[in-house]
Amino acid sequence: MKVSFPTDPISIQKRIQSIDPVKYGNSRNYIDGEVTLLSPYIARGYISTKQIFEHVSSLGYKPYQITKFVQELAWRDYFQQVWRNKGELLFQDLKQTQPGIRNYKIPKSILRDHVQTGIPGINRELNDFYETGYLHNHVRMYIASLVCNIGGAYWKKPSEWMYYHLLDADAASNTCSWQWVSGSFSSKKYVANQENINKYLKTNDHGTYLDRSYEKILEFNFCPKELEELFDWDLTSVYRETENWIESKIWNPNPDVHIYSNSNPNFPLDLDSSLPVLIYDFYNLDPNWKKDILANRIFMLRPHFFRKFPSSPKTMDFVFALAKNIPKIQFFWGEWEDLLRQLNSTRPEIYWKEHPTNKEYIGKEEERDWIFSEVTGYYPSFFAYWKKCEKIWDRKNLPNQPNLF
Ligand SMILES: Cc1cc2nc3c(=O)[nH]c(=O)nc-3n(C[C@H](O)[C@H](O)[C@H](O)COP(=O)(O)OP(=O)(O)OC[C@H]3O[C@@H](n4cnc5c(N)ncnc54)[C@H](O)[C@@H]3O)c2cc1C
Repeated sequence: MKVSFPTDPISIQKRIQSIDPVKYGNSRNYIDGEVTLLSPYIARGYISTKQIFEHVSSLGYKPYQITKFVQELAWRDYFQQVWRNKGELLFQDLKQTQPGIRNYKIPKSILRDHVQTGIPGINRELNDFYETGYLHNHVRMYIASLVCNIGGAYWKKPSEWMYYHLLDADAASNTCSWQWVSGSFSSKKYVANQENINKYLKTNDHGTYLDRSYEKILEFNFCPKELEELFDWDLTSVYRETENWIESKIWNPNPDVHIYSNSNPNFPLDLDSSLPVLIYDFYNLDPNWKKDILANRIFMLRPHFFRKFPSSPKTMDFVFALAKNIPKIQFFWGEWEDLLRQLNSTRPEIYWKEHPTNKEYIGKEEERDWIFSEVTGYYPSFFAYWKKCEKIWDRKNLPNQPNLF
């Protein structure tokens, strides 16, 4: 999919205004379907699922017409709740050991400049992925299924590979989805055959190793030669790419692109000690957050976070450009203690939004937006979670807007 992700507020607003939740319901599985392309903004906390939900709710549709769309937004909130409740356990098999593991690497044939999976439609989408940083949901499922369920890889390293390249990188949606496809967070593995791929990717490929019935595919006990050669995806090496990107900005004196760091003492953060400090990060770039108050606005780029979750230079460029929409934001490369050192003896009020990745902060934690904030806790399946959400949605709609039904 050749798509682009502008970072100026007007283009993002236009993208929200153009959501067609009804067409979405009928077409989202097709490569040219009416998907919103909003995930990079949602994942970065620039807009929330709640804002999108409120927008589509105001369009005058009957709830049943927009249920599919609202459900997909709720999938995102559901995965966030799984992470919030499971914590570090998110990164282990959630329900049961992934069945049929044959390796702990990734196939070389999905790597940039080596794309050759044997499935032409998937090759096309992978090549576009390296250009755009985005994959259609169905393609993500096809790739995960190919890598884990046909190629026999354990889900962990391939999920890290995909996360690294995604503009919408989100460890909750990503990890849960890879586990869902590979059978460690679902009751069975997800597989697609060539007929299904041709239908949704609008290709016409035949004679591939997936060109057979589901029964035959599930009986697969060999690895197609295209998926045989393996590559050891290593977080330490890919983190160096993220770090190089950061370093180039630390030593760039141009204030428009500069990132502050204790390693470059010539450029201390420009802090007003009489004002509170608002912390932004990879998952919270909300330009409307406390926008009417005067504050020091600091985007924390923490080394330990990026060592665990490295992102590609393309994603980092996107995040940086998006964050620039927050007036007077300053970028800081360092850990929490490094920030405290910059604050010296002044102890301003410090605010941030709740997220599983920022538990070390001390100050005033604020809640994130949720569509159904009443539904919290771990639910073993999306549908158990959705049932609760639906009840609340009905209750919200019925008394006030009976004519909607
Ligand atoms: C293997 C795999 C890995 C994934 N990794 C990520 C990831 O790192 N980050 C990420 O944001 N999403 C991830 N997803 C979920 C989904 O693919 C993307 O959110 C969706 O494709 C984004 O495109 P869109 O904005 O056009 O979505 P639309 O279809 O227009 O949906 C609107 C919004 O609803 C949410 N949403 C839709 N479908 C899903 C879904 N299946 N799961 C969770 N939320 C959903 C997203 O926030 C999305 O922006 C992954 C899915 C799979 C199968």
